[in-house]
Amino acid sequence: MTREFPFQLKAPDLLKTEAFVNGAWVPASSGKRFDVEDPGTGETFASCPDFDESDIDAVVRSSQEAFQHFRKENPRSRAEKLLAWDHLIRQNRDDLALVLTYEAGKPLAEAYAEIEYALGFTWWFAGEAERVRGNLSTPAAPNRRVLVVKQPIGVAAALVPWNFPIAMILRKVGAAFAAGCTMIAKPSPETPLTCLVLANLALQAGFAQGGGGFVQASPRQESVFYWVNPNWELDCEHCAEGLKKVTLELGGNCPFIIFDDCNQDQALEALLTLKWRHAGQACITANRVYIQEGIYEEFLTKLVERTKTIKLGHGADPETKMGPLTTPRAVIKAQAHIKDAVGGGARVAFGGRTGSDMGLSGGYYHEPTILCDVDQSMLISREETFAPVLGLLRFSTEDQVVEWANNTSMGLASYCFTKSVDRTWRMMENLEAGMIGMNTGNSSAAESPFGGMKQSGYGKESGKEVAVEEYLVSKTVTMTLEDHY
Ligand SMILES: O=CCCC(=O)O
Repeated sequence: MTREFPFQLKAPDLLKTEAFVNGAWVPASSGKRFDVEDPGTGETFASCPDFDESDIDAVVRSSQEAFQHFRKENPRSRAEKLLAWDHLIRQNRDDLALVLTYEAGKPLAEAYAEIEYALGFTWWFAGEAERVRGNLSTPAAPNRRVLVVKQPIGVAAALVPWNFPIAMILRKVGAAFAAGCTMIAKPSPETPLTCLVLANLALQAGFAQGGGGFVQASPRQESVFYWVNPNWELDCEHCAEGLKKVTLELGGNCPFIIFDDCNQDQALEALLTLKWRHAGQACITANRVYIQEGIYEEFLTKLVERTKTIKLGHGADPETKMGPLTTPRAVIKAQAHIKDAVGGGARVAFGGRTGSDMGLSGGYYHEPTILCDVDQSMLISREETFAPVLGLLRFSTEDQVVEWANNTSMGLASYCFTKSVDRTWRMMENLEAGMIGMNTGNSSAAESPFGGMKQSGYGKESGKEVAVEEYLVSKTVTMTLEDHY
């Protein structure tokens, strides 16, 4: 269906609204489509093909065919294509940012920041493509040499979240392409459009058949992607059954710990940037802020003063500092966490209102909200809020705060602010999290491993050590030589 977008692209042909299979733009075989909403107005502005099980075989088959060529491609050629893709994304970043703002709701400045972050992955993995290495050793048995050869694992599949739809696709696809795998990427139904722009640019960058498939499905159909095709089993249980390699990047409930010997301005700036980024919709955002009792009131006052200046509005309005939440269910969850905390004795130090309470018509807005006198029993301390709501807790000792910070099934990121070197080391070793920010908020970067422990996932994305390794298999080759040693 042709529809007028509420925005004007510099390159109107960039955004196709069909799925991308075998290098072509195709509808769902059922002809069904699902709607894409602008979270800033709640209005539908596009639609996408609603793939179901009858569409999947063709995607898997063509990605397997493409893989047979791609696995033999020279690493330098893969690196050049990743760089060409990087270049095209840079060239088209204004359009990409606009599409991102309309589908995810984030302010334009944040959309540009996400693209910049995401380009780190194309750049980084272009370099990594040529650095895939096996090894050679001399074993105890005489006259032998052992080679470990690394090869791409096959067609990979990525289920991509809606909060950073560009960065999260490039973090996965970049590593897969560097390894020589093709990939089927399925974006979240809330944000299917930026993925299609990336697919279009991948084709232009020279990836044959686009390097895999980029397919869409509504929430109703999404689950079929987890189990329908024996070659493409995705959830953890099915991956275990089929012995498929899997990497999971899941939720967080991240503690942000502020000791009284910290630089308060540094802690404040880091918290503001981390917490209000995409209205709190980041897995590594701070959910619970532990402030040592001596500086609690002073820090709270500063935090409220700065938060008051945040202007809420549509992401495309250049004045906007915080956009809407991407989904209406996020507003409901934010309100539930506030209600639970207030019911348990917490106080709203700032905010608390939804967009409709504030007279904003349409969209899924929520005021940035600071709750003080929160305790460990409240929902906001126990669950990921994924909204612009922050819980502040008072602590007295290091032992107490470490126990509270770790008292969760999650272990994605933890943050700690102190100027004591000894404490820095203790906190680094005692906090249970896959990523630790020391006097730093968001530390995500293409060159650093990203991933959690406990129920926040397993495996790592990005960085040097393991990211490409997740897409490789090892072969051990033992050779007997004559008249050797
Ligand atoms: O929400 C998860 C990803 C956020 C990030 O990569 O910084």
